[in-house]
Amino acid sequence: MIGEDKRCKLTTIDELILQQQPFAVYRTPGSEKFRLLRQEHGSIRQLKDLKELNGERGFVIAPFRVSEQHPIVLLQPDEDIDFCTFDADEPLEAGTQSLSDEQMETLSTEGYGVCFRTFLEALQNKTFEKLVLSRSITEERMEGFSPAAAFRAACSRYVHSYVYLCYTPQTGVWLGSTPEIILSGRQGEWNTVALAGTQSLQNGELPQVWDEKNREEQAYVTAISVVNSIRWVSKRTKSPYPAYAGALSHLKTDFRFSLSDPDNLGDLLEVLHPTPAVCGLPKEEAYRFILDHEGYDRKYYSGFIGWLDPDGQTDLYVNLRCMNVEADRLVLYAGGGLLASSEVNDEWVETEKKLQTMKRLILSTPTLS
Ligand SMILES: C=C(O[C@@H]1C=C(C(=O)O)C=C[C@H]1O)C(=O)O
Repeated sequence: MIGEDKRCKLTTIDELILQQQPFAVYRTPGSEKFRLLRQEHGSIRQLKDLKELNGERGFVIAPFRVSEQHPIVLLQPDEDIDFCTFDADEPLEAGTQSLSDEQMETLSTEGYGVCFRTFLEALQNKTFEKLVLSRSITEERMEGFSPAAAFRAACSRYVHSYVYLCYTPQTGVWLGSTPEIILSGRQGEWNTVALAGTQSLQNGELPQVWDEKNREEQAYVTAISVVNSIRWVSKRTKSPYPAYAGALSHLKTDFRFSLSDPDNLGDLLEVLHPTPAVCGLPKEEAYRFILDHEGYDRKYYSGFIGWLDPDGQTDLYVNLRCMNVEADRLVLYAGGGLLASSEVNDEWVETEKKLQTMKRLILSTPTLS
């Protein structure tokens, strides 16, 4: 049995991946504990429609766009353990590299530039108010790279984010550290957020001054989209404030609301996903435009992940600042919201900064010896 003393061995988690045993491990923002879920019996459920999540309980991994290759996956655990810490005696080798800002690519690639211009034209001719353009990069998986050690490093580095690591045969291995709630709460009290606008922290502190573009982006996602999405519920809103996301900050608006029927969370998720923070406005048209013009498959990036429980606590997050851990490579994802006034290199650098969230873990995470 894993961790009866509430200490989890990193090697145990890596071993689950090696043996292709489905699991999810996650830590909610600010929590000391993390939770390991395993499904040892029965096949992992695959769903085609978010509505099928109505009344269901389990760890959900939902893609940006559902397809045969990328279904909604529901892990229904037969083992569920809360851990307080990792095993302190774990043998670790010190990481050899750490990352500095100078290692960031500051000039966009041609491929990104081409997509950017297509997106910008659609914004400037007013087909859209906002569009999110994203990209992926591939890094070599270094020998000895331990997903579990990277998860542990993410938990200690990114205390304000939701950190997770999961494996299912349908999704492969994903690791992420995301600042964006799509839906959390229990019974009467629910919560979602509008997140848009990005700046680096200033000497580790939240920036208090936000330029016009960032404020405009936040105003769009708050005023137009989320409020309309949850129109059938009573709500309370907290006005935009800067929130931590690793070495970055975003402007955030909280929405708190009550729900008459928590058995219909799938219906609500269908309305909330994709959030304007990962898609655009108007939403349906922006979603189609992204699928047609972004030029790659986002897979589970900018979908959502987390624990769904209509009778208990639900914690679902937009899958941002994440990577797909493959046998010999790591695929990292990031995007950013474009407006008609956006500049290509500024947007590129913003995605570079977001990519650093995972890159830092790759380059500085100790490997298991
Ligand atoms: C799309 C991403 O992030 C989203 C986009 C943001 C923006 O455009 O300012 C800010 C936070 C996130 O809601 C990402 O991290 O990939």
